[in-house]
Amino acid sequence: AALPTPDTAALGGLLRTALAQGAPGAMARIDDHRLSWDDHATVYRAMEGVADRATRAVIDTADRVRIGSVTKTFSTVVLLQLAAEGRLRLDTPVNHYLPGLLPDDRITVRHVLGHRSGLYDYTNDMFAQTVPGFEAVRTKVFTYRQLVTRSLQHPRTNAPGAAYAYSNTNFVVAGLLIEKLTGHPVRTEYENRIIKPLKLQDTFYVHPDTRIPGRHAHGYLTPDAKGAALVDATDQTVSWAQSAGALISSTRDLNTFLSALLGGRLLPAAQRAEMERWLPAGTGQAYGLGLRRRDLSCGVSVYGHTGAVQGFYTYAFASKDGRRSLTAVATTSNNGAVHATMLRTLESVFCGRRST
Ligand SMILES: CC1(C)S[C@@H]2[C@H](NC(=O)CCCC[C@H](NC(=O)C[NH3+])C(=O)[O-])C(=O)N2[C@H]1C(=O)[O-]
Repeated sequence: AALPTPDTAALGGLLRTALAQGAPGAMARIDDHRLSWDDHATVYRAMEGVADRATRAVIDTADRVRIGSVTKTFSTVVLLQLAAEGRLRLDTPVNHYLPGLLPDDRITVRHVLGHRSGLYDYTNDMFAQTVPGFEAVRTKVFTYRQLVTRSLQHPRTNAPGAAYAYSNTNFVVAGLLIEKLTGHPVRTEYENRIIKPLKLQDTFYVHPDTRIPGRHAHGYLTPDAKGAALVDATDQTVSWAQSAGALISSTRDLNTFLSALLGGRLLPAAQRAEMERWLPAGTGQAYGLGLRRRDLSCGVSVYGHTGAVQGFYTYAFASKDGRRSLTAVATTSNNGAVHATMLRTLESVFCGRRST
């Protein structure tokens, strides 16, 4: 059944609410291939506020931003392509490919990509205090193994496969797997398997460089102390995340990426089916492999990923067939009110004007 028409008035109102709640800028782009793939997408763009608080330059949906954990979906596509090529098996233990990395031979690739490994999330300690934690790592360069070592200093949260427990550590292990299986840095694999084929002109993996290339929005970290000044967090290595969260992209590119993924143009059917083997991940949510499903109030489910990296909240979701995609971004983070408001953009775009 065709999706309801997006409620663009409600969408604009939500972006303005996000500004009132402390985001310097907020934007959203909808790409709607309503009829078929060969028709040109109907594109809707909404933007409120500034890209740069110092210059007051207005934000634009063309501005590049840090996308945080939406990176996890890119890393998963690379690994599932390797699985389709017979170079990786999802139910094989990680230690088969990376001998001695993990303390439990039962942890499989599937456990890692579905956040069911039980590996502790080292960012819990790293960012317990938001601004000091960020300032301590913003120019640091970590190796993947240094990050895994931080995780292994804590007990695991669950036995392998026993529960869903989101952990960045899982997608640091994913980066190690990509580099071991291909002999290339993850940047090369993102570029050759996704960025170049889809012509994503705003998508970059520049780690360990600290700058966002070209035209971009600034991101502002909200401190823990109420009323404290926002911190411009735009320039950082994101080395604390790498294959778990260091990609840079744009609303246009993420819509292109999700439409291609859900439209079946990035993975063979067998691997897409693996990616969409859903397990519960909270109320109205499920997680597959590197992919979130959110079940909306109107009965529509949407598929994609959220991202929270210092200064940027990203919400990138599409309809099941990929024909309608939305990427929404707010240029702050550590702000629960803004996060809750931005999540509501999914309702306005995929549920449309509410009958009630
Ligand atoms: C599960 C999430 C929300 S957290 C995870 C990952 N981002 C991080 O792990 C960084 C979290 C700390 C960032 C910081 N917060 C603090 O320092 C709090 N003390 C802020 O808000 O900028 C990402 O991205 N994922 C989101 C996802 O997948 O949606």
